[in-house]
Amino acid sequence: MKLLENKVAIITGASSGIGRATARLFAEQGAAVIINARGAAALEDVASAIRQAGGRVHTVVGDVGIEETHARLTEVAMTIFGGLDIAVNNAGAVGAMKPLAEISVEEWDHVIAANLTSAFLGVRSQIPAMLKRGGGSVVFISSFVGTSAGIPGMAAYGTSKAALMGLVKGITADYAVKGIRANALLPGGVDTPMAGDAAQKEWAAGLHAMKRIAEPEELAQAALFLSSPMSSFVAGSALFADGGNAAVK
Ligand SMILES: NC(=O)c1ccc[n+]([C@@H]2O[C@H](COP(=O)([O-])OP(=O)(O)OC[C@H]3O[C@@H](n4cnc5c(N)ncnc54)[C@H](OP(=O)(O)O)[C@@H]3O)[C@@H](O)[C@H]2O)c1
Repeated sequence: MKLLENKVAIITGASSGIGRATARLFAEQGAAVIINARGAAALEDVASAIRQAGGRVHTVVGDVGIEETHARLTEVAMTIFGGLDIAVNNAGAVGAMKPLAEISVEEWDHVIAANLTSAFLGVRSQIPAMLKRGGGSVVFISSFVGTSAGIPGMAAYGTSKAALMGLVKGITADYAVKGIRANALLPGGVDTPMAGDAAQKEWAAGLHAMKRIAEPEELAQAALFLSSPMSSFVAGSALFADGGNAAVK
């Protein structure tokens, strides 16, 4: 049985890493996927691979920090695929790695816009569409950095990722009764370009009890759980997929 048969899913930041793995897995599991990133070429490569595997996919190129990108994503869901059931708000940015007092206002605003305001703009567009179908599932890709004891140089990033839990709780309070489930997925280090060079990946691996970082596909599986009927009573939650992160627990 395919877990997402007849479902329609938006996945932002889907030309690389966790978003790409999620788009592929969701399409394999029967969903029509609307995928997004700023760069068109890499996004089209992902779409081609999904089509070749028999999946249904549409691309929307645009920055998730801009409201219009989300309007276009939702419009494609509604007009081409007939509605919206799932949104994985995944796109994000680490920003400049600096001690807090050295972060400029512009650098702060950039990280908050990329990770937090983008998620707010996403759900503002996604929730009304989901309500027309009688509910849906929203997943935010947060980070273990949002709840850990603090990682040097990552104050803005950690703050933005921690704040996503506020969105999860707020959406749950407002819309769970109407069938919308909102949850956050908190990855530990994941083997993607965002995780940095080999030395940075080794450092991240050392933070986790498993002493390794994840493959993007392992996060896609967790996102699938949160997006599918398998998690029908899971709402307002944080799911850690962090290999047992010693800095958190
Ligand atoms: N990798 C890790 O260790 C790790 C750990 C914890 C949490 N996370 C979180 O997981 C999420 C995905 O990260 P990843 O590691 O998979 O990163 P990645 O491999 O670098 O991929 C990032 C994706 O997001 C897109 N993107 C970036 N900024 C965007 C924007 N403003 N608008 C639209 N698309 C944008 C990128 O394409 P374009 O550049 O073409 O737009 C790309 O498709 C992020 O929210 C990140 O904070 C990652």
